[in-house]
Parts: sequence; structure tokens; C-alpha cells
Amino acid sequence: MKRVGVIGAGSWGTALALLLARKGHEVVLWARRPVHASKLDRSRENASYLPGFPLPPEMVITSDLADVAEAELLLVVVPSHGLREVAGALAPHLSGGGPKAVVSAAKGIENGTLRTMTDVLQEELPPEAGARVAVLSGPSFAREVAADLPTAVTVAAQDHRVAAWVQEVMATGSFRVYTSTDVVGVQLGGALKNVMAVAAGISDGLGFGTNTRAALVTRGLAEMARLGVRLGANPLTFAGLAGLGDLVLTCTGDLSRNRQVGLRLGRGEALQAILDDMNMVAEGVKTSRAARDLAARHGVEMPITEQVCRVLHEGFDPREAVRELMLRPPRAEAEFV
Ligand SMILES: NC(=O)c1ccc[n+]([C@@H]2O[C@H](COP(=O)([O-])OP(=O)(O)OC[C@H]3O[C@@H](n4cnc5c(N)ncnc54)[C@H](O)[C@@H]3O)[C@@H](O)[C@H]2O)c1
Ligand SMILES: O=P(O)(O)OC[C@H](O)CO
Repeated sequence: MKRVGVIGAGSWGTALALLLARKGHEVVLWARRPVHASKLDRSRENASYLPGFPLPPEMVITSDLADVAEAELLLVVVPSHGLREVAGALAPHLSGGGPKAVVSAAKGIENGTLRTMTDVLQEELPPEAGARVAVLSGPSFAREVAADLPTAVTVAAQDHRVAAWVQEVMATGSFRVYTSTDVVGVQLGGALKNVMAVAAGISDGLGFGTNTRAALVTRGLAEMARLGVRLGANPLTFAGLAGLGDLVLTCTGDLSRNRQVGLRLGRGEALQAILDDMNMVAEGVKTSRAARDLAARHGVEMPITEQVCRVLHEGFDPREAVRELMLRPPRAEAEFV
């Protein structure tokens, strides 16, 4: 049994906390808002983000980061735009030896700095904790993990021993964990697939067919891998769980919030109205900008990302965006750069 701290009580943090508590670990779940923490503690259910899954009585709920300071495994599961602030607030509590692993389960790229989530953790946490940073990604809807449905994910860390330790602590008969040392590829896969899920949703919302969706998934994967390889990722990572696996899940699965944003845009709703109506995060909205900036910085062509960004942030007509994609200059399929 290990002491585990889960930082973030949205749907994914709650599902991971449940997984680990059911495995017999001692779990402390941190919610940012004290009012949310006391509601969770009283009702023993996360009605706002993951209704229908009772939290076991032994799971500790808190809004004080000091309560996770003794954890051996720390999972950071807040939306990517809030991760730096949370990591900065966590840092003073980790002044001792610190946890054996700090795992980001967020899927995004920080806007402005264009840093990955493990970069942000390494910048904000004390060096001992920063050296044990990892990322968990892959096709994993929170509700399905909470329902104990078979799921497979990847944990990547620069130091293989860190990933292997996290694998051992987290794996169960219904949660299979693979390891990787491709920290960049696993994170880019998880972040960029959200942009493609918005694109697939738009296409379906416009009433296009399965041909169109399959084309978006495949060419989306090509541009994800193109950027990844330029940034030092292993191209094979994009054929794995954190690449193709998560891409297929979110481009086709209606539980995806990113896909839902796209579907509603495609049906003609305005972005702000959609976001006002969702109490959850759709990371692809912000990541589309960061991905476009990252691609521009490194001279990588990402035409689908570019069009998603225009639709989301510049009010560009989705039908026109598809037309422009179809009328791009002809090219060979298998060019990587
Ligand atoms: N939900 C899933 O199925 C799932 C699966 C895998 C990965 N993820 C990733 O996990 C991360 C968290 O998403 P989620 O689905 O748990 O969120 P959610 O949409 O279910 O809930 C959002 C949570 O973030 C908190 N929050 C909002 N703004 C914040 C800020 N600025 N700082 C700190 N906390 C803030 C909210 O209070 C709430 O607890 C995202 O990066 C998401 O892509 C989600
Ligand atoms: O609901 P989404 O679109 O944020 O997707 C959730 C997870 O990332 C699926 O792996």
C-alpha cells in the first residue's frame, strides 16, 4: 500500500483517485475550492464532475496542499492552464525528500510559454521532485475508468525506473499501464489529439461522413507526428496508446468534451455559448493556439490545427475551413517533414 495524493478533483482526478483507492492505496484527493472539497467530503460523491461513483469513506478529501506533502506518488490532474499555479503552490510543501514520482495526467500545452506539463512541473517543483516527473496519457475516459472498464494507458518518464514504479503502483486487472521514456511524444500525443477531436466533431456536426472523419484522424496523426518528431519524439509513440489510441477514442467517442465542442460548432453554435454551457474543460480549445504557435516556431506544417484554430478563435466558417483543407496543393502522403 502506498500513500497517494491526487491533485485535482475534476472528473479525471476523481476517477484516478477511485482507481487507486480501490487498489488499496491510501488516497488523499485535493480539490482547489474549499467549498467543493467540503461538498465532496459530506456527500462522498463528485456530483459536479463524476456523478454516480461513491467515494470510499477512507479516501481523504482536502483543499490544503499540505495534506498531500507526505505522498509517495503525486498525480497532478488539473487543467493545463492551471497547472503552473498549482505546482507553484505545491512546491513549498515538498521541501523534504519529496515523492517518488510526480505524474502529470493533464493533456495540454501551456499557452504563451509553449511548455509541456512536465516542463512546467520541472520548472516549478524543487529539483528532487522535478527529477522524478512523469506523464500519464492514453485513451481513458474518466467515466469508463470509474466504471472499472478495461483501459490501457502509457506512463512516460525520462528515468525508466520512475515509469516502472508508477506502473507497479497504478496497474490493476482493468487498468493496464505501459511504460515509455518518450516524455515529449506521450505528452504531444495527448495534447494534440484534443485539437483533432474538435476537428472530427466539426466534421460530424456539419453532416460530413465517415470518410471525412477517417481522413481527419489519419492526416491529423500525420501532423501530430510531424511536430513530435521535430521536437525529438519517437515516431512510434504516435502509433501507440498516447497517439493513435487516444486520437481514435476522442475523435469517435461521444464522451469526449473536445469532440462535443466540435459537434456543436459544426451544427452552428457559437464557441462562447458552448463553453458557457460546459462546466468541464475542453483542452483542445486552448491547445489549438499553443500547437499553432509551436508549429510556427519550429517551421512545421499543421494544416488541420491551423484551420481548427481559425474556426475556434477567428470565427472562420467551418465549411470554408474544410474546403481549404481539401484544396491544398497536392502532395505525397508519406512525407514526414
Ligand atoms: N476527463 C477525462 O476523461 C480525462 C481523461 C484523461 C485526461 N484528462 C485531462 O485531465 C485534466 C483535468 O481534466 P478533468 O477532465 O479532470 O477536468 P474537469 O473538466 O472534469 O474539471 C475541471 C477541474 O479543474 C478545476 N479547475 C478549473 N480551473 C482550474 C485552475 N485554474 N486551476 C486548478 N484547477 C482548476 C475545476 O475546479 C475542476 O475540478 C485535463 O488536462 C484533461 O485533458 C481528462
Ligand atoms: O473528454 P476529452 O475530450 O477531454 O477526452 C478525455 C481524455 O483525454 C480521453 O483520453
